[in-house]
Amino acid sequence: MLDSIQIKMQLEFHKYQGTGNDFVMVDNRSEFFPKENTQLIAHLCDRRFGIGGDGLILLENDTIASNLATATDFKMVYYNSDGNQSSMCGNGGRCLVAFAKKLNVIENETTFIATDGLHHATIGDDGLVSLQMIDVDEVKVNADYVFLNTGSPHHVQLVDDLENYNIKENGAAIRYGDLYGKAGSNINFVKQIDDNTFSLRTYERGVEDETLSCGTGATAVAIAMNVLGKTNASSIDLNVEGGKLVVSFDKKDGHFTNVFLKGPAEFVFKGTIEI
Ligand SMILES: N[C@H](CCC[C@H](N)C(=O)O)C(=O)O
Repeated sequence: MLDSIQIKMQLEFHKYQGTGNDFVMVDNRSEFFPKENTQLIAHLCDRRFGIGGDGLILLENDTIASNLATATDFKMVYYNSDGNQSSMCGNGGRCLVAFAKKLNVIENETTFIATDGLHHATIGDDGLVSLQMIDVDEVKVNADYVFLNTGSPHHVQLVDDLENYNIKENGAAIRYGDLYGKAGSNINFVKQIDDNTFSLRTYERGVEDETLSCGTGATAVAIAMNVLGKTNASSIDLNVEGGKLVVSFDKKDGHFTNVFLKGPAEFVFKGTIEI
């Protein structure tokens, strides 16, 4: 009886980070990657046994509309470090734009498709990547927190002593608590710095820990703080543990459009790993 034959292959990957939110990037335009292998994706994101990352992102062709003029430059497929495919990743989207440029798929402007729809993005002369996020039409304001979806679900809560706040313990308690059921949510803790500046720390669903930055989280915090009247600015600076992001938007009758998330998206290293 033949034992099962393990066919190994060399996977080429690029490592990127956007304000400390880091990702394993794979050019999967040939569709070779075993996307259903949750265990492999979690292994690749493991910081000791694998490459390490908060998530893994596949760059694919936008084949759905490939025979139509509306085909976009590429498709984004996002996985959290737990190996499960998930909702939109703002920092990951920005890093994917930088990766697409390195692959000569785009120049300095692009439109791509992701799980939450179309995204336009530009790479500035300063190298910063500005990514358009989805419009936000519903912001749920509760007594001591705000909930909204900016491509991923976000709970936003002001705290006094952000520096010493136990993000993992307090974040996990809300994420796994009764409020968000099986789906859960990302949990953001916020402190106001000045009229248009906030600091935030995020417990990320699917990473199940604090990350150094969360792009959809920063976007959620900026909109939530405007809704709460903490700022009237429509361009807001967000200090995250891994750097600084800027979120801008238009607001009319409680609807947020032209929402942009801007910040660095940097290549760290490339390599191959046997899978
Ligand atoms: N962990 C998030 C997705 C990634 C969000 C974050 N990395 C970002 O930059 O937006 C979720 O499962 O909802």
